[in-house]
Amino acid sequence: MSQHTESRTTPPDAGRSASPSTTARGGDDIEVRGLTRAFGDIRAVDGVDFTVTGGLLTGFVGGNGAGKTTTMRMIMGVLSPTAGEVRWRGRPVTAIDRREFGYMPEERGLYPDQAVLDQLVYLGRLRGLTASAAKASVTEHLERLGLGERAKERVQKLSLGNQQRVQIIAALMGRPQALVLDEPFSGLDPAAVDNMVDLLREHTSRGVPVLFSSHQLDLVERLCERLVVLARGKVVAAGTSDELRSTSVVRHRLVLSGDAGWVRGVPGIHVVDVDGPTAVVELTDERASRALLSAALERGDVLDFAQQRPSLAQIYREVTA
Ligand SMILES: Nc1ncnc2c1ncn2[C@@H]1O[C@H](COP(=O)(O)OP(=O)(O)OP(=O)(O)O)[C@@H](O)[C@H]1O
Repeated sequence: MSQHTESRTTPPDAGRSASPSTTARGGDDIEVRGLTRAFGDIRAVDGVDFTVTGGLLTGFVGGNGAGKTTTMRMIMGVLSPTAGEVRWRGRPVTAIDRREFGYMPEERGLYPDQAVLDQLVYLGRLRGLTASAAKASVTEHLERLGLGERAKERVQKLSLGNQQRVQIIAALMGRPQALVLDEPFSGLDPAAVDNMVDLLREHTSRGVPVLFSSHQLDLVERLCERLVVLARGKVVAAGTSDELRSTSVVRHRLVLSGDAGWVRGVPGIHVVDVDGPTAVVELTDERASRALLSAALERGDVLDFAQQRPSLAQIYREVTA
C-alpha cells in the first residue's frame, strides 16, 4: 500500500513490497574495516576503516584520486575489495542488504531515450518497490525537486543539473536503509542543494546512515555531523567537525588601526597572512599571544584580537598536506 498522502516532513515511504520498515536509530551503521583495493601496483584504497553512523550525515572528502569513489563502489559491492570488509548492522553486508541501499554512482547511468518517470519507476522496481509505490515515490520526489512538469520528458532533453536531480531521485526513492552518494551536490544550483539537504535530513531523522562525497568543503562543513578525510587511499582524519578542530593549530586574528606587517618580527608566532591592518597568526609558543598583544598596543589601537575557529578548508589542508 502506498503511503504517499503523508506530510512532506517525513520521507516518502513507498511501501517496499518485501521488506520490514525498521526505524531503528543510531545502530544502523555501515562499517568499513581494513578496506583495500589495488589496481595493479596502485593501492587506490589502503586499509581504510570508518563507520557511517545511523542518523548522521557523514561527509567523505579528499582530493582527486584519493580513493573515495573506489571505497563507495566497494561499499556497494560494485567492486570487490582486495582485502578488508564492509559490515552492515554488525555483520558482513549481503547483496540483499545492499538492495535496500540508495546509491548514487559517480557514473550517472541514465538512459537518455527513456522518459523520466518511466525510468525512475523501472529503477524503483529493481530496488524491490511495487509499481504503484515506485510511481508514488517518484512523483513526490519529482515535485519536491522541481521536476513535476518534466515527468514525461526524455532524460536527454533535460539540462545536466536536472539530470542530476533525476539521478538523486533514483537513489532516494522508496525507503532506503542506507544512502551512499558519490558527489550528489555537484552541478546543483543553490535551491536544489537546499531541497536535497532537506531530503537527506528526512532520511537521517529516521536513523538512516548517509555517506556522501563532495569537493565542496563549505557545504560539507555546513551539513555534516561527521567527516572522513581520505588522502592517497588512507583515512587521515575522521570524526565530528569539533573533534577535527580540536587537533588543528589554533589561529588568532589581529586587527590594528595601522599596518600589521611588523608582526612578522615577533618571536613565537607563525604568520599565516597579513593584509593591511589585519594579521592571521599561529602561536608556536603559547606565551607569544601576550607579547604580541602588548607590542600591538604599543603601536596604536587594537580593533580586534581573537581566536579563529579553523575552517574545514584549513583542517583539510593540514591533514592532507
Ligand atoms: N578501474 C580502475 N583501474 C585502474 N585504476 C583505477 C580504477 N579506478 C580507480 N583507479 C585509480 O584509483 C585511484 C583512486 O580513484 P578514485 O576514483 O577512487 O578517487 P576519488 O577520490 O573518487 O577521486 P575524484 O575526487 O577525482 O573522483 C586513482 O589513482 C584512480 O586512477
